[in-house]
Amino acid sequence: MTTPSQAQVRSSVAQAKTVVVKVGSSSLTSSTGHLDVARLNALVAALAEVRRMGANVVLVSSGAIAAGFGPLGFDARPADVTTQQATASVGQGLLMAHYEAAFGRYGIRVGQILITAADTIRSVQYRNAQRTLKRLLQLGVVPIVNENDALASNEIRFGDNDRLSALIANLVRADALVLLTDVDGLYTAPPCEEGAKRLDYVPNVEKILDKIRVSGSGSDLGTGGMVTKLEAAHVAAASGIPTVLTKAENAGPAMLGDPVGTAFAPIRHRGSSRRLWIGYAAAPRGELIVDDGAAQAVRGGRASLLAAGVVAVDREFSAGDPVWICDEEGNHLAKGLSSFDSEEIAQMLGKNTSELKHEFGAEYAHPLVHRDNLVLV
Ligand SMILES: Nc1ncnc2c1ncn2[C@@H]1O[C@H](COP(=O)(O)OP(=O)(O)O)[C@@H](O)[C@H]1O
Ligand SMILES: N[C@@H](CCC(=O)OP(=O)(O)O)C(=O)O
Repeated sequence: MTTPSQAQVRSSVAQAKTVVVKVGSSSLTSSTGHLDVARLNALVAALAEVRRMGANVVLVSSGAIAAGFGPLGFDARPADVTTQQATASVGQGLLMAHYEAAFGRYGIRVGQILITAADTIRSVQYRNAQRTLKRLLQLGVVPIVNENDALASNEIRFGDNDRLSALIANLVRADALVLLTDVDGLYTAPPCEEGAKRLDYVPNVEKILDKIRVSGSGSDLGTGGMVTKLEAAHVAAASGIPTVLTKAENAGPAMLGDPVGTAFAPIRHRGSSRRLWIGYAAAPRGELIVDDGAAQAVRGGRASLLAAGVVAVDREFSAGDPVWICDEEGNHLAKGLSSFDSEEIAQMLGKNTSELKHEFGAEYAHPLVHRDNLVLV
């Protein structure tokens, strides 16, 4: 596709029919880390204006931990994951109460969606999330999405909401993604470093990844820092969605197409795909090691992985879990969702479809990973 100009990207953001806005903890909190309701109200005012102009808004909001630790009597945001999860469970309701009150002043209803990465890589849950979000938007509701911190297990937790927001943008086929944070855009190096300069336009996010330096969060409040924001801009660009990254105070101007923050152009055509979630959200729980023939077929991008080409299975996992597909040298070729438990696969290795049917029954005469559930890396 031809690379659009910055003006074209800004104007497509301004004309977006559906926009996903992500706000980070650092933009909703005071210097002590507590939820700052005045900042939340200011954001809602900007979002209500965009709704008034006719656009659908999906808000991906962090802030549950920030809202929860004060009422629980902690002096600061807890550092251990289990306490963070418990704190988020207390804070999420309080956060939503503030959003309900704030949006209510503009006559706008909100709906809460809590998502875990693990839930949404499987097709049934993926379609459910898609259907519910679509219906909420049809009903004029602003869906407010957060990671389901209380349930997300440690190793598969997003932790930050940046990548989640890009996947949601893909899921709802948004026309724009707006990432709101505590810096006014992407800099050539962490902004605390001397000489770091803001980029106002990134025509191809893939081409700048090795030219700029990014680090994790600059505060104790946010989680992913610029690393995960760039990943989010990348996922969005690859789904054909433009992104604007800016500070929360610029939410209004950013959505109106003003040249604030950093604009990222889409790099591929639009498309919504659950396979994107498998690529970005799935944390593999095991490995399937394949022979040269199967490796070639998988690399070709259109084949399912058959048991006949699999030489070994590593670690324990269940049917439906994400796994790595590796060649015999240990290189990762693809991620996919396994159709069988690791124990079953151990019996199926190297067998062709008719052998599987004959030995174990017709329900075993299927690929170990169907091509619809397989993503090259
Ligand atoms: N190259 C960079 N450009 C801009 N910000 C950067 C860069 N590298 C690291 N950062 C840091 O990323 C931080 C924003 O991420 P984070 O604290 O996780 O915020 P949020 O809570 O909004 O997700 C900034 O405050 C900044 O210190
Ligand atoms: N789900 C967590 C978000 C964690 C977090 O800080 O995310 P972010 O601000 O996006 O780096 C919460 O609501 O507190």
